[in-house]
Amino acid sequence: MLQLNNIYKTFYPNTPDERRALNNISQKLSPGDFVTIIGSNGAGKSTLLNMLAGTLLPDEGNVWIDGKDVTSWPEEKRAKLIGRVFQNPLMGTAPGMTIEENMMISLGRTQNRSLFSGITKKTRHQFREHLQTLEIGLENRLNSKVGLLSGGERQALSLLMATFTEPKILLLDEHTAALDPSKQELIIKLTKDLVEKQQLTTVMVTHQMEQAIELGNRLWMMDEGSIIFEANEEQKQDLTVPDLLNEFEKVRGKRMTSDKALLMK
Ligand SMILES: Nc1ncnc2c1ncn2[C@@H]1O[C@H](COP(=O)(O)OP(=O)(O)OP(=O)(O)O)[C@@H](O)[C@H]1O
Repeated sequence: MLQLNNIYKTFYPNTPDERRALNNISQKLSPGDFVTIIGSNGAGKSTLLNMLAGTLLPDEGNVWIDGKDVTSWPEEKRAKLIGRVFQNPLMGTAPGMTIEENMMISLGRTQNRSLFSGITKKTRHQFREHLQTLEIGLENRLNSKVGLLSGGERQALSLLMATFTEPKILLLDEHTAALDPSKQELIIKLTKDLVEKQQLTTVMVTHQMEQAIELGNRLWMMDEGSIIFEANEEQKQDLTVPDLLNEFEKVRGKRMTSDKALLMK
């Protein structure tokens, strides 16, 4: 479903500010795989997600999604294949538009429909059904402006909008980090439900090691642009946070430096 072949990305090459963000990444995900990514500060996690989304193009290497070489496809062209939820709940939705209009935009991205073509009764019914699965009452607020929703509600909507169009790959970019613990729990539960129901191939960056161990069937640990440790489903079963910290120290000969991970444990 997803294949990365020898991906390299360097920012400001051949200058004093040169930063090698991705250093020969090769990986494969099968349909339905759910990988969580952890790592130190500046390890290249966001760069990797941006590379998958097409926000950044690699210097070398290629990206395959669903049997297509998408390496040179810009973000707009990949939108049909990819759903993405960002850390900031404000980023996935348009605050001045209603829930219904926001969902229509998501649909338009993948099915060449636009707001201007109007919302049919059938589409509205489908939106309601999708919203109902979140179990937070948004199905009764189709005409509410999204700017009025709480952070948790807005992130739940972003998650739904990223998935109800059935993308090939779901990218989760620290999507619970800006929420308080009870809302984090809600979003994690919804993530599990939606991913499982649709058997979505998912790539999730998180700074919470416990979350990285609990969710998904694979785990990658990054440092300085490389994947320095990985665990498959079986290996993940017994993995603990101290194991991950030890692995890092074993490979790198130093402790992992992640301000966010330390703050969140
Ligand atoms: N747009 C950019 N321009 C220049 N350098 C960049 C850019 N984006 C990332 N970098 C650099 O590339 C490296 C990898 O950064 P990236 O943001 O991918 O790391 P990260 O693992 O997401 O880090 P963190 O956990 O601290 O958010 C870092 O050295 C960073 O400073």
